[in-house]
Amino acid sequence: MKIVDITVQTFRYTSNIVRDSEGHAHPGPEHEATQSLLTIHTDEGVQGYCFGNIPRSTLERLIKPMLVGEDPFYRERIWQALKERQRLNLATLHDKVLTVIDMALWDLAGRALGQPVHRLLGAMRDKVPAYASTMCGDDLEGGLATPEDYARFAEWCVKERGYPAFKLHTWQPPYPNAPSVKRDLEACAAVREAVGPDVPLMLDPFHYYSREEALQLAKGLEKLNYYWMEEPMDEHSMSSYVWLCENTSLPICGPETAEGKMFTRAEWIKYGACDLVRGGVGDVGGITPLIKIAHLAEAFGMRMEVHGGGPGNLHVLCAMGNPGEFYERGLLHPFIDYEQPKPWLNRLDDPMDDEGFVHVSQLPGLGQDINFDYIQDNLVE
Ligand SMILES: O=C([O-])C(=O)C[C@H](O)[C@@H](O)C(=O)[O-]
Repeated sequence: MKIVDITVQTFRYTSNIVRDSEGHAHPGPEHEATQSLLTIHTDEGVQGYCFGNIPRSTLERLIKPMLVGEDPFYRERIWQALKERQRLNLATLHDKVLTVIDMALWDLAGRALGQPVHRLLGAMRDKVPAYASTMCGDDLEGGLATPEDYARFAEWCVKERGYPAFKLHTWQPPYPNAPSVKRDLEACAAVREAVGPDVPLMLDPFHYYSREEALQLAKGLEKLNYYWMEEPMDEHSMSSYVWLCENTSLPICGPETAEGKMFTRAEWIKYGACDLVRGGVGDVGGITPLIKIAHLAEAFGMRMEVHGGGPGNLHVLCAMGNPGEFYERGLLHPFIDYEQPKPWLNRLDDPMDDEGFVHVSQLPGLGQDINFDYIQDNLVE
């Protein structure tokens, strides 16, 4: 089988999610937005799909010359070649681009063989417990504007919807009075009070606190019996994370957004900069590197907690021998109906049952049920 073409279709949809000036997502007025679908075409008529955009110039100048003519089953060879090309093309061939290509290749392999990706990887399980992961704090009345808002929402997520665990993303600039260690701890305490002593709770706060502020947070969370904290400081300072781990009994989960794929994760494990290693398909360049990190973590007897949702992360979670404990479901907000599939999908990628388990799709490839008619009807010229 040979790759003969790679195409990107961009289409319109109506969104009620907006981004603030720092890029964090919040509910907002309905507006037109776009999404893209990348398709890898083969000479045998099998195709692989992944949602995500690759600029046309990157596709034509870098990706197509490397991939057209290749056997799509040589995923490792393709991924290694793309990774090596990054050195002189960092601005255009970044890890998000590698992610889209790699996921489409896994989808293609699954579709060609009639198997879902977690079974190609070597399946371990078919469902994973989820945690409810909130959007960042805001100033919307009845939204996520106060510690009481977080408490009310956590109570609903755990007691009504059945989530076994809950993670707060607290306030970040440009919101007034953010960041604030004091207010973060008030929200964390209110959530603990609302859900009781036994529910695992996590915090993902402002990402640029100082060492002292991060330690203050960690000490507060120790008292509240929190399960882990993510990215409270700039992840480029690994030494700060080593220092934090040495000074708190609270489990520290990372690195999340730091560049460097499995290489960075290996260094963090070696130097004791994390207690739980972190990675997601979107952070590290796809399923191919994420499964390497899962195996790396397993070899060190450490859990890998997967960052973010979506089909790629869910398939990896279902194929890990030393399982990451939770699937991150979100980002959630009291004003957003997360149970509604995106208009370009016929069903949710991550349906959750009443016990809080997310079930992986058994359809071939990434297992997404794509509404191709919707995409065709809403194409952007
Ligand atoms: O762990 C997560 O879900 C995130 O990191 C989600 C977002 O990136 C959040 O941290 C943010 O908006 O800064």
